[in-house]
Amino acid sequence: MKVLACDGIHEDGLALFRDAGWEVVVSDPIKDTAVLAQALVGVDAVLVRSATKVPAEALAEASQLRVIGRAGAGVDTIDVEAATERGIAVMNAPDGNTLAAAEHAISLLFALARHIPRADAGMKAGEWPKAGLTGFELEGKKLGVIGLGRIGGTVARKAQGIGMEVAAHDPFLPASAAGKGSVPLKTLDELLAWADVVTLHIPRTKETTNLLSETSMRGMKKGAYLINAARGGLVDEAALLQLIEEGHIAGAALDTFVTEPLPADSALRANAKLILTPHLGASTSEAQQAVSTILARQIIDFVATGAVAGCVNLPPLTAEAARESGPWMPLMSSLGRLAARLVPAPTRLEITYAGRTDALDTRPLTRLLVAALLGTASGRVTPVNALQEAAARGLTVAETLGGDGDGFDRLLKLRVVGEKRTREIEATLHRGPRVVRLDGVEIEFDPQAHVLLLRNEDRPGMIGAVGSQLGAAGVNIVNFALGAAGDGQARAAITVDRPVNEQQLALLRATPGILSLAQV
Ligand SMILES: NC(=O)C1=CN([C@@H]2O[C@H](COP(=O)(O)OP(=O)(O)OC[C@H]3O[C@@H](n4cnc5c(N)ncnc54)[C@H](O)[C@@H]3O)[C@@H](O)[C@H]2O)C=CC1
Ligand SMILES: O=C(O)CCC(=O)C(=O)O
Repeated sequence: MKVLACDGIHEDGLALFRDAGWEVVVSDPIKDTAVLAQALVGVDAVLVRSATKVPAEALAEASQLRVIGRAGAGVDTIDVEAATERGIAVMNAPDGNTLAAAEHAISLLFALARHIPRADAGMKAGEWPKAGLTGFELEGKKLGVIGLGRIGGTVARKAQGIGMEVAAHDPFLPASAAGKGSVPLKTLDELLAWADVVTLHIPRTKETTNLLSETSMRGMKKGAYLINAARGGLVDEAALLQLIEEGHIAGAALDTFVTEPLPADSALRANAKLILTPHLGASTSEAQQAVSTILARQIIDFVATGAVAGCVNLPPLTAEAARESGPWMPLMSSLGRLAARLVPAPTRLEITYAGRTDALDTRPLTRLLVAALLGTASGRVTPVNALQEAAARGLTVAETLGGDGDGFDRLLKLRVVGEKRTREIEATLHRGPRVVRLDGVEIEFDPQAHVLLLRNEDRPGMIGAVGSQLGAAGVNIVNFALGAAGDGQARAAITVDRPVNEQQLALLRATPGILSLAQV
């Protein structure tokens, strides 16, 4: 396994990769997409902060890439949709830098209130710049928090600690959280008209881009301040400058910008009422150590065990649930391949998880099955893009939970419908992974092994005929399972110790009494 670590990822996370046997390649930020595309060839995971952007074009040749890891919170610099289409997991570590980002916002709050940067710059320039730098006290002032998530919630708590009155706007808070606690919620317009200082803590998405447009900022209280330590592009920078020049907004502190690094000639740099920091929100040693180790653990576990944490394009799977589902995973993949062999162009897949289903998270299992079923035909299909691919290829996937396990603790039943035929497979993990029934006929085999599936006339001598053909070809029979279909025909699943070549298969097919034969 090979991980490419761009953008100065903290060494502690890289050490975890090395300890787990990964090769670690460290790189400066890669800003040229074509160079990044080349660097991603032969790489299993890539780690980035905000400097290395990962657009769709960078993924074009990355056939081995399984995970894009964002050592931080915001994934707006990664084309998540393109990654999902290509079956690549995108992970982040938002809990690691919450405190750092919140403390930076609070630092900017104090810096704005007391003109710290201007005072410092004047002092360094040999002045005594006391006049004109009278500030205001924060206690009793109103702080409007846009986005009451991890960082916004922490900022709210800290601001209350210094005596500020805090309210928030967050239309997506879970019902369980909304209205609870001591931070009242307001509409955006209400919050902007109410607050002395507005601070942003939301991700940048299509919906939030330019949330603070000229119109909405005109709705802010005259003389109010603005802090954006969340993302460039949430605030219309030109409109902000204009409103500061008009005196409608008294000042602002920006840590994040539409273009990063901020161009040397940006008009923002020339405005004395703006405090600017170079995207420093997460730049504490504690936060960098935390995001790199959290991310490393997530990626190593994901690749090694299938456990999913901190993934923005796969449902989470706890270690406990992974333990429960884990033993099923290899079976799901081989059943998917078996189903693809039996029904080459399926239009409908019905999956029944029968028997005991408590503590079984079926989502990763279904995704694995569908990925193997579709991936056999073409393209790169992984659990990440399996359901999208199914929809795109016209395969309906229906899942049922519960029902009779037919004496098994857990029994998986598959019905694979194609245009010409429908096949049914039942499998279990009981006494090892195995198929226990094929098209209603009791027949046992391990779908992870090399198996010849046979339909033959139900008459004496068939086992001997097939056995001697295989023996003559030097193929060893590991197991020979037979089941009578009750229609004058029999089914056999012959487990062999190696794949049987085409010539040998043709000879077998030509054996009198053999009606069909497939190697899976
Ligand atoms: N300056 C820096 O170095 C850092 C910046 N960030 C930025 O901060 C953002 C927030 O991070 P977290 O708090 O960890 O995320 P989070 O997901 O915990 O919280 C985001 C909150 O914003 C809310 N939200 C989404 N759209 C909204 C809208 N239109 N109006 C109001 N609320 C909305 C969500 O409901 C959620 O509660 C990140 O997405 C990232 O862009 C994060 C870390 C460091
Ligand atoms: O890695 C960084 O310095 C920026 C962190 C950030 O913006 C984020 O986590 O969203």
